[in-house]
Amino acid sequence: MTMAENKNTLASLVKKCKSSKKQKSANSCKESNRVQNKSIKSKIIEKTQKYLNTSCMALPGDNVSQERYLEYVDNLPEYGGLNIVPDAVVPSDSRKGEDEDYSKKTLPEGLVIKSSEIPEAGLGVFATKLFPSRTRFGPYLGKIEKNKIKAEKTGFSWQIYKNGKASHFVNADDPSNSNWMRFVNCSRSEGEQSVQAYQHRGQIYFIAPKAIQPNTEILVYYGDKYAKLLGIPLQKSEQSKKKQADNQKGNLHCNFCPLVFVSFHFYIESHLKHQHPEHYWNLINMCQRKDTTQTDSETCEISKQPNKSCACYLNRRSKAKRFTCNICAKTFASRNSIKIHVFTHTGEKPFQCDVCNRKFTLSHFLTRHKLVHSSEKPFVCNICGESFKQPSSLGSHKSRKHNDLRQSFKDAGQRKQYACSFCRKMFSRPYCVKKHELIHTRKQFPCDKCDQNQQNKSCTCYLNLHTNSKFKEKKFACNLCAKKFTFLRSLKSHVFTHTGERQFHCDVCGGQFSQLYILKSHKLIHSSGKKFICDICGECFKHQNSCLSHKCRKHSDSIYTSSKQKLLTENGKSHLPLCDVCGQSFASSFSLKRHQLLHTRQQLMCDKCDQLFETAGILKRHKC
Ligand SMILES: C[S@@+](CC[C@H](N)C(=O)[O-])C[C@H]1O[C@@H](n2cnc3c(N)ncnc32)[C@H](O)[C@@H]1O
Repeated sequence: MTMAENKNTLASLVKKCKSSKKQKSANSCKESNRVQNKSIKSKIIEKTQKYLNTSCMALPGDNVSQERYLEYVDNLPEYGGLNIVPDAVVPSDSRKGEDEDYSKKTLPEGLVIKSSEIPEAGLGVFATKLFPSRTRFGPYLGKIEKNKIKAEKTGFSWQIYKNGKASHFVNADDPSNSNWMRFVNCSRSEGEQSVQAYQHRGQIYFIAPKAIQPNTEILVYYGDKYAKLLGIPLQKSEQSKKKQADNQKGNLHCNFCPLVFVSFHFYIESHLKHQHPEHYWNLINMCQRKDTTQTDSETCEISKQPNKSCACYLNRRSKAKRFTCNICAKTFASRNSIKIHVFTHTGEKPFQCDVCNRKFTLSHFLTRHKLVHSSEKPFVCNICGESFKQPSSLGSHKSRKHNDLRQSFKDAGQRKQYACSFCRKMFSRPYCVKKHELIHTRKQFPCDKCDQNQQNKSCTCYLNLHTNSKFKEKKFACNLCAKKFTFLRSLKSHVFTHTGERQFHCDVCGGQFSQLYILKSHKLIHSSGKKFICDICGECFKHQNSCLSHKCRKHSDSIYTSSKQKLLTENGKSHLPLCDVCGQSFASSFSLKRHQLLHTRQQLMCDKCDQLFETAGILKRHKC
């Protein structure tokens, strides 16, 4: 029997069961139904275990969009962060791999494991308290299983993807080697699902897109194939129905991730701009260049929306912010926003609480205030689980009780692990990368007098600086050497090099210097701390240059391998600049240039202390 035939038999068994249920009256057939249900279920299980090589729980959507989906469920402040619910700490007398109840003991507070409300589904997990939206559970724990057949035999394996390809499974079949998430059952429709499974850094997490109400069963969608086996309608068809309905409603499907939007403005200005900045700026540039009279039938290459929508949007965009406040001259895009803004000047508070009559300027202030009169506490501390009515109470609770922990999270977050996709510069937070990446995607200002493109400079002041220094008339000439300067201050500073005058004095040792920057650099000698520390061997330096040249001399291998590891792409290929002499790759072109000095042997030695320097400038400064 082929697998397709098996699946057909399975489907017909489920169908038969449903139709036979209808035919018999409830009272007369109770017993035979029970027996039949049981035998059908055991047949399903038997078939599942025997043949079904698609029985593993898999993430919805194609693998690539799954990977793209990650950033939306990541702990980004612009999405409101996550309410992270970690597993409960298991008592030390319960040993992983030995205690059969181990997985149950990992159940976090606010959840309970009991019989599922879904017929024949066995145990399930229920909420006993409210979990706010964007609550994240997990990761799903189990054994790493590479053997597909073994993984597929159980109903507890989630497929893990790497670079868009199925990689391995996490199998929670063994209750002593897994966590509570193994008890979460499969939703029977998309609407019933209370948490969505997603993969993050090679692990499966469940996230609640909406608040989970107390006394409801936590259900997750297992994926089309497995759901089909359980007799659950295919998610795919629901999805495509939804997409169709969305299209009819005029909703927008983002072309670069699985999200759907209702408002064109929100999609472009909030989502595209911050999540896919390179496409945002391409779109703006491209649409502005194009003739805005294009027809609906043409599709915008970037947004994949009808070109007309882009053109209309851009027209509206240029007209945006035309409402100016007469009092403070602040501008607003809509009449409504300016109306609300004016209340801040007039002191008018049009929103009144019907319980205590307190008045508010904005409706959302009133909504938040109303929580005071209800028992609902939707703001849950992700560290200890205590819940609060107001976000401010949660904030002060965290500062009072968990300041140490917050600090350590903060420190951990400050490790630079996010790379700019253009120049590979590292940042500690995703939004810092995004902000930085705008430098690359924004309009650049080429200099029309020379070939130099003011790369990475997003503002005209850089261009002005460049043109001033290169092309502005140098009207200030030195009487002693005829060297010319654009600015008087540069000439004044230069003259000291002839007169030997050293107008900058060190207040510690009385040393005198002709330039301020030399004095500043000198002062480091007197500071007790050597503030530049080599992150490889821990040696300390007073000057950054000394630290850098130490690293180049002593650790050129390890510096670059560690940064390279971070910057390798997921398929193992490197986008890093390569040295054409030795083939070594580097985190940035700056590091490459610095390294290349080793090959060109452009090192200059100080004749007093034998220290090596990369440039004449650094050597000169050192000698002063
Ligand atoms: C990950 S386990 C869930 C926990 C399971 N209910 C238990 O008692 O251990 C998956 C198994 O639960 C059952 N199950 C989950 N969702 C179901 C559903 N909607 N309908 C029927 N059975 C379901 C199936 O037997 C499936 O193989």
